[in-house]
Amino acid sequence: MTTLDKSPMTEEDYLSQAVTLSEALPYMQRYAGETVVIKYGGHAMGDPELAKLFAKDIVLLKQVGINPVVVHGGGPQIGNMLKRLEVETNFIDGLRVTDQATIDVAEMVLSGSINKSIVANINAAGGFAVGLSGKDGSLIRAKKLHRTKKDPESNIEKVLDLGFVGEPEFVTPHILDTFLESDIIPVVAPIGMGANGETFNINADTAAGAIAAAIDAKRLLMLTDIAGVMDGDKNLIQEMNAVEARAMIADGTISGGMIPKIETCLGAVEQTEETPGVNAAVIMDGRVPHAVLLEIFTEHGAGTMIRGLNA
Ligand SMILES: Nc1ncnc2c1ncn2[C@@H]1O[C@H](COP(=O)(O)OP(=O)(O)O)[C@@H](O)[C@H]1O
Ligand SMILES: CC(=O)N[C@@H](CCC(=O)OP(=O)(O)O)C(=O)O
Repeated sequence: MTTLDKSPMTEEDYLSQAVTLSEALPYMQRYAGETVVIKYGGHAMGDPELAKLFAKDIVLLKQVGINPVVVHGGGPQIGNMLKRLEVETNFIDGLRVTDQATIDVAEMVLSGSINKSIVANINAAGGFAVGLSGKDGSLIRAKKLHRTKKDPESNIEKVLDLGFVGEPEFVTPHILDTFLESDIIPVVAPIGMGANGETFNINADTAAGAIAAAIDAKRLLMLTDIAGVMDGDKNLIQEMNAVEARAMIADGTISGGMIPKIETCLGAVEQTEETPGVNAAVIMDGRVPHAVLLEIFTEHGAGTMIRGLNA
């Protein structure tokens, strides 16, 4: 899936390319001036060639007047670094239990190597990207995540201690607003800052959803390593609503890292008094070359869509 076809183009291929370009026009018009938040998952960024294509797509969006905001993950890369440092790591419901050693590594990997490699790829593709973490400009103010889980044996709700895992308390879009009015493409690492400057490890899906809601993004694209949400028979679900999603989490059809993804999408499309809600969130395969362009500019967008009331 990650190899690119380099066979010579036929006349038919050229024509079909021209048709595709021409068909992109209504989508360009629909999205002109709008903001799209793209969550770039750690699994989706594994292949360096695909990472370059992703960067090119982001530059293209900005070039045609759409405002991309990239929020990235890096779970597998944090895992690799922890392994090299011989620090054990565990997940509960898709969230990494984060002690002091783990938060130090998570911040280093997310705000450092990963953030800068995405920024470098975008800039090498002719864009003007600036890397930030949630600490910069107090972009993501966070607090310790409080999570409870029902013990299946006793049926008692137990408090889970995930250490320095944070949840966004509020997003300060000021710095993003400034960038979105310019040619700058923000690339955000999912590290949050507590009221006293503490560092929190935030699931990247959660961070992307909070940012999308705070800046009234038109779309939230969640790039991952699977075609979308699968049902119990491993068939792709093209569209789902909140009731269906909650039932699939409860019966275990949706598990692990897909749980925060779905919860994020549901939260992002929800309308509140403060925010009109993102129009639609899509969980899609980031390993498909040009996945972002296909989703935004063609009918061929794939994956699982969760719509808001305004979609
Ligand atoms: N019902 C489901 N449909 C699709 N994927 C699922 C489902 N339930 C669990 N998953 C798992 O969720 C994973 C995606 O989450 P995660 O690994 O955290 O991705 P990312 O690193 O992109 O955030 C999939 O690769 C799959 O193993
Ligand atoms: C709390 C928590 O789980 N944080 C994540 C942050 C990175 C992330 O979410 O990366 P992906 O999107 O690649 O999974 C972690 O430590 O792995």
